[in-house]
Amino acid sequence: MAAILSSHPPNQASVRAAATNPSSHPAHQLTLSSRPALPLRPRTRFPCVQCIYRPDFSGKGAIGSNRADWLSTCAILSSKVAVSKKQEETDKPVPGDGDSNKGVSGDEAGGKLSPVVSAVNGHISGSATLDLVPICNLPKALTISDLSPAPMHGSQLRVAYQGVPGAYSEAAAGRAYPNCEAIPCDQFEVAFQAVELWIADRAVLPVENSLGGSIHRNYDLLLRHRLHIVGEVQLPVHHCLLCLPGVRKEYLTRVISHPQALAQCEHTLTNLGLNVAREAFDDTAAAAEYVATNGLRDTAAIASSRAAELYGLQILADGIQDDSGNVTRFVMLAREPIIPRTDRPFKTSIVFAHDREGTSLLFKVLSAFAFRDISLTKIESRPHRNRPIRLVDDANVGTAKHFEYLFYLDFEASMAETRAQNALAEIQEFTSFLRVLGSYPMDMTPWNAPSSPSSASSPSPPL
Ligand SMILES: O=C(O)C(=O)C[C@]1(C(=O)O)C=C[C@@H](O)C=C1
Repeated sequence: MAAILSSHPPNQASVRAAATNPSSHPAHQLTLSSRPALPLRPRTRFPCVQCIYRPDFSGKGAIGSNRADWLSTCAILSSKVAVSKKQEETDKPVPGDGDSNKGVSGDEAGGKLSPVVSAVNGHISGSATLDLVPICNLPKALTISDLSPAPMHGSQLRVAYQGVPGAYSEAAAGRAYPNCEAIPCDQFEVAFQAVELWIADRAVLPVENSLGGSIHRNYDLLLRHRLHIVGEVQLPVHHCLLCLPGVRKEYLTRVISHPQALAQCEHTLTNLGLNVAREAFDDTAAAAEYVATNGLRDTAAIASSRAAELYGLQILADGIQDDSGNVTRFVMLAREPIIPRTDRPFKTSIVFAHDREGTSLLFKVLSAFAFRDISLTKIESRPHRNRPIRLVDDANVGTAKHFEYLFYLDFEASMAETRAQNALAEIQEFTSFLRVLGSYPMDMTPWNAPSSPSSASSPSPPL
């Protein structure tokens, strides 16, 4: 019989400490390894007023006793600094994110480029007087060292996603939960933790793309964390090539974006004659933000048209994905599972492993489903991190080293159906570990559905 493998929750004590007192929590306490394979260029933040939330600070003149007060104070401070900056053009800007001990860091808040960022990594920058869209009022991404709760907006559902505003994940969050408050997170792991720590109610994270394949990191995190899949969203991904206003294709020496987006547009870029350097970024919108905030006239970003709007970029080429059937599948995650039903198409996601030699595990598992006429929609294998190699000794021929895997499988049936329950009961007999990640309504939205968060309809009732 299968045993339920124990999960490895993150160090919640240290994360909680960061949540209650972010200013005292050094970012190096938790190190994460969710970076894509390509080297990531450090992001330069748009010059912006920084307020540090200090829940323990209640002295006279304190900013406020909760994060809502704190954020509105930020907005007021931000506008004051913008006004006073216009009057004091001679003030020297302070680059970077600011000192955590200060309530406000001196930067340009009005959206004009600082001379300090006029040359970045040897790339040509725009004029310091470029009239870019001010992006200070966009929500700042949660980080592992600042998992402090966002303000509550009445009954609005808070949905964590990885990336910054304008990312496809934000659109997926809006599609899954219309009218939600989308909470940007700088890493997938942070989105998981935001839900676990009740900072967010749900997370919406990509698991696979029709052209680029699986997002392996999220498969690993699904197992490491204890959240449940409560729904899915299949988002058509329509990429644009974005650059500063006035920039022409011939000026470009590099294209930056999320590695998945770069992969999804590879042939089109080549066909456009853009055999220039490619560089990986945390997410598509962050790449657009980077071009805008640094005034880079030799760099284009692959991102959404919404990112173009948010960061004041022009669309140089539209629909540059290599295939129009470019769809990313996101899963909706919650602390509690939903009750599976049978009155609409459901999908169930499981993960399993086995530890016995010589058993044709996969054949048996697939047969258990085929025998009951249950369709499989996805199978993925990941290294078994707890026991990556199994040694099989044979005195005559030596030692065979078998790699061990965890298998993730999606099938088209609800756990409320007897055939699904029987299939899993059978599978339990020859697996050493089996976990149901979730049983949830399938996204049945037609292909050409709108993909912008504002106009999109929900694939299923919010769960
Ligand atoms: O970078 C973004 O905008 C994302 O939302 C991430 C992501 C991904 O992880 O695959 C999502 C959809 C696109 O396929 C490209 C990138």
